[in-house]
Amino acid sequence: MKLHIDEVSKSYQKGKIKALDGIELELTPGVYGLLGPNGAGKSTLINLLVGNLKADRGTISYNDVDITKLGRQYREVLGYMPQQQQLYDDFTGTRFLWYMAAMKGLSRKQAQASITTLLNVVNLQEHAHKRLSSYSGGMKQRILIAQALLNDPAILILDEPTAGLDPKERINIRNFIATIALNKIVLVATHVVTDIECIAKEVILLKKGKLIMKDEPTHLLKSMEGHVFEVNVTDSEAINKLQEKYRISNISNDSRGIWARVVSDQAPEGYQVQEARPNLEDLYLYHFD
Ligand SMILES: Nc1ncnc2c1ncn2[C@@H]1O[C@H](COP(=O)(O)OP(=O)(O)OP(=O)(O)O)[C@@H](O)[C@H]1O
Repeated sequence: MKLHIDEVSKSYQKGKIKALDGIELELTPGVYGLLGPNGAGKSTLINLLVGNLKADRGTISYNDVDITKLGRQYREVLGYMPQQQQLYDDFTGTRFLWYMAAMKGLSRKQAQASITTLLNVVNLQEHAHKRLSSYSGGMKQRILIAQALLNDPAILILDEPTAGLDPKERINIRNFIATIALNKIVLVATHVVTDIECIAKEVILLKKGKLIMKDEPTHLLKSMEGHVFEVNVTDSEAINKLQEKYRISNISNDSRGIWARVVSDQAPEGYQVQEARPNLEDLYLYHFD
């Protein structure tokens, strides 16, 4: 199973705004983290993948067939969770899933089976008959993931699945995504690097419409070795001075003193410095600050 994005470009406003420029990607089962700052082109890529937009150049193919030619057959293997949307607040969880199942053209029998299973999977069975207006942010995210899974899709696209969640709910959703991704292509667009750090097979970095990196997290982190330093500082004035010259990804104050985490090509001079083990947040800062 594979999804191939072949030299895809997309502009808006008659070519004035180039949102994606020659994107080349091949996706196979597993979780892919799609990272990039605002305006990088993530939503445009997602809209192309779910068929809401058409590419100006290039093709997207599923198992070697152009998705625009597959049409309905493609939609049948696709699950999409858009960014937190206006939910039907008066609907109960169950009614919402029945409604979405009907929109996707599932038979009554299929819908019944999927809805019962999914309410269990997303741990909402006890709340199934409550109105969506009474759901917490995490419950809303989970019911949105459930609707994306109704047709047991081979390709699952999740746009900011953990937006607005507290850390516990975020961990739950992250673990849940990891478990369902074993036999699916799962693309997770996010600003929250820690959401995908542990579960992504590969991380895709987009910047100003261009693909700047696509690799396994361990490889990406290796590429950052020698670029992250912990710098001992005495007070806030020293931090400000350091910040004028360097990108600081974190400041910690512990029994060893105050340490600023610096992302830089060279170790800051004139300080007590030790090399640190890079994480994806450092990588993000390195490329996008
Ligand atoms: N409908 C549109 N008309 C004109 N320009 C657009 C449109 N949609 C997006 N753009 C522009 O295309 C570029 C890419 O936008 P896109 O929304 O794909 O980025 P993004 O990475 O999803 O950003 P965000 O994280 O803010 O959602 C940006 O410069 C944006 O302003």
